[in-house]
Amino acid sequence: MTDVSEETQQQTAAHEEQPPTVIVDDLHVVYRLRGSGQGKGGGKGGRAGKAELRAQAAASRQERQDGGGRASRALKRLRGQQSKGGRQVHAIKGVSFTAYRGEAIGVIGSNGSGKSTILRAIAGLMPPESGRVFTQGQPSLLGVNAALMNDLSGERNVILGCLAMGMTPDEAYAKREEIIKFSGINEKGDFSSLPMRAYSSGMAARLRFAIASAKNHDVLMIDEALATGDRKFRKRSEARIRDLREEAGTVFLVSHSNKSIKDTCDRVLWLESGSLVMDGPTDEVLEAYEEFMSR
Ligand SMILES: Nc1ncnc2c1ncn2[C@@H]1O[C@H](COP(=O)(O)OP(=O)(O)OP(=O)(O)O)[C@@H](O)[C@H]1O
Repeated sequence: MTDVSEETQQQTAAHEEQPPTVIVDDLHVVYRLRGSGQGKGGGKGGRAGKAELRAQAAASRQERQDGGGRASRALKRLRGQQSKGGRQVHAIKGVSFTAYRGEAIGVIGSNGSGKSTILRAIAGLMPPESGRVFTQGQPSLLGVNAALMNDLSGERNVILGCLAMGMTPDEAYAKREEIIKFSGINEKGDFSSLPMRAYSSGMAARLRFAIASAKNHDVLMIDEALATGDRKFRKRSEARIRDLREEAGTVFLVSHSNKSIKDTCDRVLWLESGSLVMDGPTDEVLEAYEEFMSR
């Protein structure tokens, strides 16, 4: 089903001179839901949900250490028990592609097509049902829901975020002003000293993007982070993505804004119902996608 045009092959050949950063090989991802989501332990925050999350986190950690093992087997057992009485969503169905250093790759598709799920799988947050994901270096996922601490000021969150990304305290303090300036949260007053709960969702998203993009990442995945910013911020962040791509590894951008994708990415993956419909140069894929959406 994947459409690989001649131009894509040429483009891929050019990128093949660069080392691969992400290889996704026949990936399948399945969500399992126990019961109807109502009643004791059945909801997202219920006991089964938490147990699965704990098992998934342990499996990801363990798999990094020993390429599979006890935690993975525990997760499989848990899934076996849950699948008896639960429902499943087969979110990613046999997706394969290779990303190379220096690429900025847009991920598009209609609602529920699997865009966020595939980024979560690349980040190691969703274990594959089958297939493999190989990554060079540490992938970082920046989502609109990424946790910042609501009770702390923006400034404190900047420091914590930098420390969490592996900077030393000196580096974090040195970067603080630049990050706040880039985010633009102080453009209308001294917001950086206010608790994050006083921020609009757009301001919080801008600060998250500013923190995450202050460091060079091997693989940076951005899920809709640009959608909430205003036009001026969107321009700044698109330029930042281009810099990150030049300086470091690979950038993935999930967005419903074809303009953001066009201005930022040179390659696009188009997913529908969990399958890869097309993988190719931005203009070509967007044209086909727009035609599909207008039907
Ligand atoms: N935690 C979850 N539990 C069960 N099913 C889920 C969960 N998260 C996503 N799904 C399902 O997996 C499929 C893919 O969802 P995903 O969020 O990856 O799509 P998306 O392309 O990012 O959607 P959108 O554009 O609406 O953000 C959908 O059918 C969705 O209902």
